[in-house]
Amino acid sequence: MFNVIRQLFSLLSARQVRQFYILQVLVVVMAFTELLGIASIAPFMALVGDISILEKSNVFAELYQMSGLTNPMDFVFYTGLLVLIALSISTIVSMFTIWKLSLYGASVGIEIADRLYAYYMQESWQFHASGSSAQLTKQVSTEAVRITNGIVQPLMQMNAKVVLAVLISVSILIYNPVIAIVGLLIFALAYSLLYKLVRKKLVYNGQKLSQVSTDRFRLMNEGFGGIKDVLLLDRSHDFIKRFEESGRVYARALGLNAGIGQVPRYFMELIAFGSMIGLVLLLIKLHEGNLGAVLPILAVYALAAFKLLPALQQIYSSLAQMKGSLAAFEAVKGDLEQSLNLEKYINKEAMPVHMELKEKITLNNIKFNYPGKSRSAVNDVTMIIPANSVVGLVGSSGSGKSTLIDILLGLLTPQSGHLYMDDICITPENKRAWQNVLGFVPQSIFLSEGSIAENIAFGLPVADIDFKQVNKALELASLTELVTQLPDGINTKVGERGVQLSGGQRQRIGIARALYHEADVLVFDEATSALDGITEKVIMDAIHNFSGQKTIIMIAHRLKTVQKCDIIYLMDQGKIVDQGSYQDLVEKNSQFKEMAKHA
Ligand SMILES: Nc1ncnc2c1ncn2[C@@H]1O[C@H](COP(=O)(O)OP(=O)(O)OP(=O)(O)O)[C@@H](O)[C@H]1O
Repeated sequence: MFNVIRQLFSLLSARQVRQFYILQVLVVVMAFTELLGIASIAPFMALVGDISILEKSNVFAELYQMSGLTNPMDFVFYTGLLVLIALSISTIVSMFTIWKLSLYGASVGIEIADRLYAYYMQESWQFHASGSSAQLTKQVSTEAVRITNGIVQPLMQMNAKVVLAVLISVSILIYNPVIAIVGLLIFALAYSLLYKLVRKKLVYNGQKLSQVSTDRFRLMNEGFGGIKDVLLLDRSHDFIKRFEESGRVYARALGLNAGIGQVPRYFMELIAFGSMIGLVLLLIKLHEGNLGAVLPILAVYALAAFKLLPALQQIYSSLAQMKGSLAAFEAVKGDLEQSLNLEKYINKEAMPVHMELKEKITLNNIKFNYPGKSRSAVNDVTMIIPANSVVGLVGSSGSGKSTLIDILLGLLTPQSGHLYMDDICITPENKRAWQNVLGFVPQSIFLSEGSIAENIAFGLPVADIDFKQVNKALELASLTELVTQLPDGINTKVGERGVQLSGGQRQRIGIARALYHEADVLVFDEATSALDGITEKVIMDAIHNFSGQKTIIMIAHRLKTVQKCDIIYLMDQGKIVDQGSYQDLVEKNSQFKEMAKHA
């Protein structure tokens, strides 16, 4: 397990590691002050037990002489006050240290979550297309919290208690080696036996927690995301049943691990009380019933046990918690390692470079294979898109149109071939600048819960939205009329995923979003295929309003959509098999002619 903790620390930032060491110093100081607090009680009890010691020759008598006090009771009073001050200092130091440890633990957890989120948010399109968003949500929300609450916090608390336990043990060892060794052996053996017994179960439950929470996130994502189908197909009870089943497994694993960590405390307390009673009887027998002599010794042991026992319990329960949360760290370890390269990535991306399309976009001998697929989705494609032209991309389903467009958008990197803007080759270094030239309208627009303006300036905080630009984009996307009819205009909320808008309105919001940044190149991926004829016409008119001013590339199933295009490329099995105007292709290409018949 300590290997895993070492790995976790190697993934923390330099600042966090520095803070950790500073806190460890504080932890040692805390242990010393706690011990000082306990130790100061013994002489006080000795004094209270037998005040006549002030008349004998010892340290107390010397201090009493030096104090200049005449009444022994005054001396007892001031000694008591000093003990109280020592205890108060110890309490304040402990409170401050635990406070700092909690804050540190929480900040580490949040930084892990932030780093994972940043890493996932900057991963490639291919990474997201082949993964599961439920899994990523779980990693960021659940596993990062489990690492904080189950590894970082317990580790910090445990270290504090280890130092305290060692100091108390050493002190009792000096005070009375026999009793110390017997006492320590009883508790150390009992706890380590117990830990040995339960650790496999803890790891097993920890893994179950990771696994089941992925299922629960998936069920939430699928259930809420596909609620329309769920309701219509009457599948809600299936979802609820699966959610409840996974909940039962989750609750049992969580409860068992918490129980394994906490329950032994009571048994250990019983052992402690038993040992204490045995000790009292032994001491009284040894001192022949002289309570004055027994009391101070007993007070030391009682206080030591009062501090030592919770410390041992904390060490044990921290170990149990950490063992039960290892799976959470295992689940995100790889991603955290990858996220260490993030800063380099961000800096490179932050460089603002402006590009302007003048002549043409060229796709040159592009080849792309999806991982694990033997057939190329795009196979040696060369294609030229003149600036300010309207280009259509058609072909049967699965012919590679979307893949080719994703390459053009810089979302996928081809295995061979290059993409050029004029004579500039698009590379990872200038990809961001190239993407600034592009506006993309997908088949289904993702709308957030925010207002129309927020959806058009997608992802920007409200304070950074350029409302003049929003209004311009709305006008170009033929949305001004609709927006003026809405109660709050561009500030009207559209509801989650835009449920309060029609399909055509959503598509036009998508177009306005693509236009907000004044992109020179607009790419439409089946952007009108889900719309009725009239709505499609309105949108196509809006699109064609830009012809001659912007470069427009559109993927379409329905040939009617691409009728007005300057050039149409026909794709089949990953290749461009023909090109020309609509009329050209109807005349020369039988496949196209067939498609046109069903347009
Ligand atoms: N994320 C992916 N992982 C693996 N294979 C994929 C992925 N996306 C697409 N493919 C495969 O690549 C090929 C081309 O798919 P693509 O989506 O580019 O075709 P398309 O012409 O756009 O189809 P459609 O018109 O149906 O959208 C298909 O065989 C498809 O199964």
